[in-house]
Amino acid sequence: MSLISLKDVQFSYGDTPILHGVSLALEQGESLGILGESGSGKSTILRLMLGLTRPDTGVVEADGSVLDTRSRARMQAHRRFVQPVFQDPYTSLDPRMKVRRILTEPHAALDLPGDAEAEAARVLEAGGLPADSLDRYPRAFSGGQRQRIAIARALIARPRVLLADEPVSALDLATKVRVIELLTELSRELTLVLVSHDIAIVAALCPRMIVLQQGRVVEAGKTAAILRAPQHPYTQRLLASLQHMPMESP
Ligand SMILES: Nc1ncnc2c1ncn2[C@@H]1O[C@H](COP(=O)(O)OP(=O)(O)OP(=O)(O)O)[C@@H](O)[C@H]1O
Repeated sequence: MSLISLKDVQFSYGDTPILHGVSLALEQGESLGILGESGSGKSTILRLMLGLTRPDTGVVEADGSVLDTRSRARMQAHRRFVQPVFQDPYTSLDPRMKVRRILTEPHAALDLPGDAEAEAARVLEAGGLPADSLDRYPRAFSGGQRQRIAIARALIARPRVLLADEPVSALDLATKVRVIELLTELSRELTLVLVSHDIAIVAALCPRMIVLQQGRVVEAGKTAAILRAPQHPYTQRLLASLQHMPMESP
């Protein structure tokens, strides 16, 4: 049985169809990359997996059953099961909170067992950050360190699934590397879904990938095979355009 899956999901914003019969499934410990042009529906898939929104038809299944977003108890459990990491650590961390509060608040909010301070120290260490980070504000950290704090915050819940939406695209090359190393480490234990425009990062982190074109999965399979010999014309065009795009800021 899959750990998390979408089965034949249709989704619209108002009258605008966004996803058309999307199916995908992840087993425990697997990592899946999602590649597609801007607007193809990648973030919408993550929102559905988080239970922030519901399919029009089809289902999201998580931890062995259909995700009922109307059930408070189920959603509370789901927030422990799956955690997100967003693109921009400059906006995803509250600048008025010290790291201690950023890392201890989810503990109470998610009604987690154990000691909040000890858990904050645990995830800080997992994120490769010094213990004295707890007494500092986000502004005292580089972009890469902030993203590692955001990842540490996601780990407080001890989630089974981590959803990362362009987790390094807002970072410069120097700080990007350490975040990728951290995600690589985490992907050995966690199930990771990674949305990224950066083929190199998808290739490094995700043995399997899907390609999304205007809300349809047009290609799915082993990342190495798809990158070596993309079958769908859209994948061929997308890979050609991404390979010619400068990935780093000057
Ligand atoms: N809240 C919303 N209301 C209406 N339309 C939306 C909303 N959020 C997203 N959309 C539209 O849904 C489509 C898919 O958006 P989504 O963010 O899932 O794409 P994406 O592939 O993640 O794009 P990007 O790479 O630019 O983040 C886009 O056309 C977008 O404009």
